[in-house]
Amino acid sequence: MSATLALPRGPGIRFEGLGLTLGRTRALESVDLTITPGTIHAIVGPNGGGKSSLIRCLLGQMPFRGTITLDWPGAPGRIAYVPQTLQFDAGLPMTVLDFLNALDSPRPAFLRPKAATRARLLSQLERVGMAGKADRRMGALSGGERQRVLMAQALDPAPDLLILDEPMAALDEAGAALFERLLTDLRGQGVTILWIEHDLDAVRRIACRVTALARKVRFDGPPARELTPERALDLFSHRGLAA
Ligand SMILES: Nc1ncnc2c1ncn2[C@@H]1O[C@H](COP(=O)(O)OP(=O)(O)OP(=O)(O)O)[C@@H](O)[C@H]1O
Repeated sequence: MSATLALPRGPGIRFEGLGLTLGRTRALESVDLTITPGTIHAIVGPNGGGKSSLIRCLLGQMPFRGTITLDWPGAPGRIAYVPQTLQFDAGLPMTVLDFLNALDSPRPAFLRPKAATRARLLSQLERVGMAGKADRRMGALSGGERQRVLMAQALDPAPDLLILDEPMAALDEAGAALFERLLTDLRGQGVTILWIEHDLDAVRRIACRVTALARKVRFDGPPARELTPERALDLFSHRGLAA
């Protein structure tokens, strides 16, 4: 991890008394959580533990109880989001470049990007190991390739707050290592990163703090202290969800 860190340009985030009921499921209950500006904060927990729900609340997509406060160091900056999955029909006539261009540009989708834009989008793809794949159809990409494209759209314009929902789930080893480097570099630039992850070794390697969520906060602190093998076993045994 980089020794010299820029001043945080991302916000701090406070979740206070967060509650969410979806149908008959209590997805979140009395969640109090603080994210420190300019840090990588990992959220771990069992399937159905409420991790994606927490992010949807933060993104304003769920009618939650409680409060969520973003403390920006100045004017609010750019929030980027990498979703868990995004499906594309195999026959959709949209290439990787079309996709990035449509997200990036105020110009109507499917118009060819200007040369300068195209060069920028190609360098975005290179950053995520997708050089040479700009003209592939989105629907023909592998899961890991699609994940890389979703990361590419989050990196440009440079985010101040980056929210990631299991970005590495479909990645091969080289891809996961690349994403870890990207996240570490962004943290070095003062970006706040909220990162849902199932790979506890990856969390131990690069997260500043980890919160275990199973409807409620089960533990919260530095990974080296909190992520003991016993605690991890307990968390994923689903006993947590029953409590
Ligand atoms: N729209 C919905 N309607 C009803 N229940 C829902 C809805 N969305 C999610 N849930 C339920 O809320 C709970 C929390 O789901 P959530 O997706 O937040 O979990 P998660 O921790 O992200 O799980 P995973 O690790 O599998 O991605 C689950 O029991 C899920 O079935």
